[in-house]
Amino acid sequence: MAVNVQEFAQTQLSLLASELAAEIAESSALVSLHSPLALQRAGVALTNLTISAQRTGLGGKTVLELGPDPATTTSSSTSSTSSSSGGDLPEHGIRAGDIVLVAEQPAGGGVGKSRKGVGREKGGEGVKGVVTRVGRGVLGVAVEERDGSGGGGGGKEEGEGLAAVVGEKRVWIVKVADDVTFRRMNATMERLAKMEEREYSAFVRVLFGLSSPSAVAADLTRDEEVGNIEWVDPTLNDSQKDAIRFALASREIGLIHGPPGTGKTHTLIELILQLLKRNLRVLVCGPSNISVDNIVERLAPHKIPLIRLGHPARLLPSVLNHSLDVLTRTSEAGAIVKDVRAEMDAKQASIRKTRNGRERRAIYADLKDLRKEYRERERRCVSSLVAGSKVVLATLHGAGGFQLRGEQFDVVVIDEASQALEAQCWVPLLAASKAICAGDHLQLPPTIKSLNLKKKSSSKKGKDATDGEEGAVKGATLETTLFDRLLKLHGPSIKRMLTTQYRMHEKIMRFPSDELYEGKLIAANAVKARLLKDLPYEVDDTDDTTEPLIFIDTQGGDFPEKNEDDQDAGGGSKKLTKSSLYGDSKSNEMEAALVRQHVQSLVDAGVKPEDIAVVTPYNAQLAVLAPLKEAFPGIELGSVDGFQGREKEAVIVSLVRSNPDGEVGFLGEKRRLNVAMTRPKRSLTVIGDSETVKKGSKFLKDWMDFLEENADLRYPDLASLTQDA
Ligand SMILES: Nc1ncnc2c1ncn2[C@@H]1O[C@H](COP(=O)(O)OP(=O)(O)OP(=O)(O)O)[C@@H](O)[C@H]1O
Repeated sequence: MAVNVQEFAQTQLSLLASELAAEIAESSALVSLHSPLALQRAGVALTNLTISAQRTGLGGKTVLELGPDPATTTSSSTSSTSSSSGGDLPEHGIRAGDIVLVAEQPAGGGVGKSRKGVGREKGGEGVKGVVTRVGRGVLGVAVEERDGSGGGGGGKEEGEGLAAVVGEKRVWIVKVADDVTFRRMNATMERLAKMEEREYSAFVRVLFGLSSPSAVAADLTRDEEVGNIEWVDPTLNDSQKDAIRFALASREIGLIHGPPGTGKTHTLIELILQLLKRNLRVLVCGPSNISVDNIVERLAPHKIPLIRLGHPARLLPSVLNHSLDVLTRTSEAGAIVKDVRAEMDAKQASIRKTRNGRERRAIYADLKDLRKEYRERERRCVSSLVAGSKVVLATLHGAGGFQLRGEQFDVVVIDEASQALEAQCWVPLLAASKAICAGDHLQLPPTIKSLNLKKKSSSKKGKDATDGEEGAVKGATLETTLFDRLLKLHGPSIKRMLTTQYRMHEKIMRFPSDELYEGKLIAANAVKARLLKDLPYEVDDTDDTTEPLIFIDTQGGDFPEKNEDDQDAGGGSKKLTKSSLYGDSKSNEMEAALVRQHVQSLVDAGVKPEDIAVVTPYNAQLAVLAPLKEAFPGIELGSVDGFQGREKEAVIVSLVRSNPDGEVGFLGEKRRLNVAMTRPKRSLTVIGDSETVKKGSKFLKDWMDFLEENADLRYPDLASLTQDA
């Protein structure tokens, strides 16, 4: 079943093109269909801002400081006389690390009334940037450099158009799709497509099935090389040690299969340390910044020289000390960059003082030269830092930056590989001669937007808009991850599974273990009998705190689901707003009332709201549940997809679906259910209509049967519920 590499790369390129198109369509539909004010209300935009300052940030980037325009902020801080503060920003969902477009707002403040996105009308003028800082009254945005296709297509020098309006004109910002990832994936696939067969390394050959992986002894405990390892952490369990031995012994590829709570990252840390002991050069990647930072934080105490690539705005504060950008400033090698930076800052400041157009242009020309000089010096500094470090950590697409151009690694370690697009994995893989991938292909794969589009246009039924699974096109899809493909290509001999889990009560673990993990999961002693009543603070013994598995069955038709579409039928523009900002989704108000009742009873028993999470597959249900956040400050509400990788002491799962036809939509996806049911440590409460849900799939039927047999089964008291409401 060898794969033709060129065909593979070409297919990926065309799939990626439609994926990017889908993402851009979604993001620009949002901007063009909604007024900036509506976007602001939805938390993705901020209007009426002024640029209060600009300075040179890390990496020589221009950082704009944006605040509310004092002229348009009415109430709030009228008494405040301090500085140039325009008061607080309105509530918004823009976070450090988000990519935003900063665009001029048209004069006359028509933004509130206009339906159309202003910046977009003028052909996307404005500059793109990364949010570096979010304060109550100020927002920092590092505007993007102009190489590549950044800069919003305006063709101006970065920040120029906006810098000219410091303190003068108003601007607005809106979150936009991040196309850097796509550019990196494309470049990688193009490289792969161009490779001649004779250029394929043994590693590449194995990854495409042109050769078989080198054999690894069945019993590695007796192996000469890896049989006798001096463990940094001797308390690793046997399956973890076995996986590490296997990863060290494999020549080309090894998969570490880590079911929920089995210490996948823990295992990778030991593996990385062992690779270093063997004097190997290692590149560690994950699909998200948080997945990478997680590893940096856990490696750092071991005092090994490590470097984290990535925009400082997107890194955890605790990781910044290892950030390449920061090291460029603070290390000895960085000293040569410093002077240029100071000069740039002085120039930047002088822009504000001059009103003469010609003088300004001259300053911009100087800045341009300085920036060039800066980049050159920085590049030299970066390559000396990178060359000197044994471990480099970056996101998968971050590994495609200029900093690693031409660098080779002995081993590439990829965490959460089953949540990454394969093309994304290839960004670092092209720099490797061996790879270790950790993940769990039985949890959710990465979200694919182009799938959703196909699905939406081919089906009138309302499905959740943010998460796509149903209607997956057969054949080549982006959804097939590297992890999946390699397993299929070479079979289970290229993987080792971690089997002891440190999260769930044994009863919570039972069903996913038996149905998905061949019954191999073992609950660690420390967790297997833990109940809510044993929490390290005072919790009463009640029916809810002494039982790890509860099923509240709403069968009978009294708890019907609601389609977001129904509610807005004929509602004109309102429908438009709802469906594109929140998705065609399902909700179930009665079920939400049950959730509330259950949370109340847990809290009454003493369980802290911050130890409780409610998860549901449907965004519309999240909206219905939102008032819980006010009633129980600290409680977490999340979509199943968004909660992957997380855990909580008590988790309530609201299944939502209840209809006479047994329609379960994308709830039918096993991997989504797996994620939902494996988040809790001490208490899982499932709320759903067993009658409807059972009809969805064999897996769902088995689950409902299991819950009926094994959970504390409850039927809601309709009277008490309506009273509560
Ligand atoms: N050998 C071990 N002995 C004791 N505790 C362990 C061991 N291995 C892992 N753990 C604990 O298990 C928990 C989960 O480990 P880790 O954070 O590595 O999870 P993970 O597998 O990456 O998470 P998941 O795969 O669920 O997303 C941690 O609290 C960790 O300390």
